[in-house]
Amino acid sequence: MNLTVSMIQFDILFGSPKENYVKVKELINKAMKSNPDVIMLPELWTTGYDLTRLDEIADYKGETTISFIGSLAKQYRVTIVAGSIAKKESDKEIYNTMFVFNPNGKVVHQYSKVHLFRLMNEEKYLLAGNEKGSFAIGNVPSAGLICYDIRFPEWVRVHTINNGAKLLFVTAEWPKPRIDHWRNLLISRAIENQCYVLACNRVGKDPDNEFGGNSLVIDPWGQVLAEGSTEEAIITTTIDTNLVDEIRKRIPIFEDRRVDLY
Ligand SMILES: O=C(O)CCC(=O)C(=O)O
Repeated sequence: MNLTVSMIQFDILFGSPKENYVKVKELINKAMKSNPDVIMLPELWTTGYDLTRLDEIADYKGETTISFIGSLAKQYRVTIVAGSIAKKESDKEIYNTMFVFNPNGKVVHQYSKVHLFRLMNEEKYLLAGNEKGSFAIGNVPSAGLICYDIRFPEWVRVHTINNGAKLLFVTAEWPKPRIDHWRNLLISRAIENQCYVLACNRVGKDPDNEFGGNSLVIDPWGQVLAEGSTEEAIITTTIDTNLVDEIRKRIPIFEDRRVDLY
């Protein structure tokens, strides 16, 4: 099955959900000119890392995002992997949550980042999720991961071994100084899991960090099919999901695992 995916890597306005909604609407309109099947956004795209103000600016139960992105998905009949947003469940209960919308505009999946990133103080302002990132695009098993999650290969493996994920959607605000880690970790996750990795990272700066962009589409053989720069861009690529089965047949790593040893 061929799937055309557009990743929107943009500069998130710090702590300004209203302005970010306006910007994302324009960018989705622009992305639709390439007629993608799936659109993808970066991590915490409504607020950025304005963590100290999250109690005020996080989206209560994700309601605004659900109605806003849901109506765009329905209007354009497109799947939207809506990166992640700060979702407020109740006072002081805020999660970093990915929402996936089908082309009818319905939420088909929610996943809250399970590994909070202490280097950016996430654990002081956010709660960690406890659920898996598995969902399907049509009938293609997929999984969502959020930024720091990619440093945990055993977590990624849960989705490929137990749930058969063929596509890994990674949303991020990955800082520029460690962009080599981003690239190498993502290529490794693709090779060791023999799956596509579709990874969308923001660009620009906030008061504490500069972000590296470098959004990537990597095939199950580890080849980079498309790559962003440090500038705002819409990166559009068509992938063939059948390649996952071919590669998994060619080198049957899942069958060859020594489950008696580990
Ligand atoms: O692991 C890293 O180096 C970056 C992670 C990160 O920025 C995040 O999870 O927000």
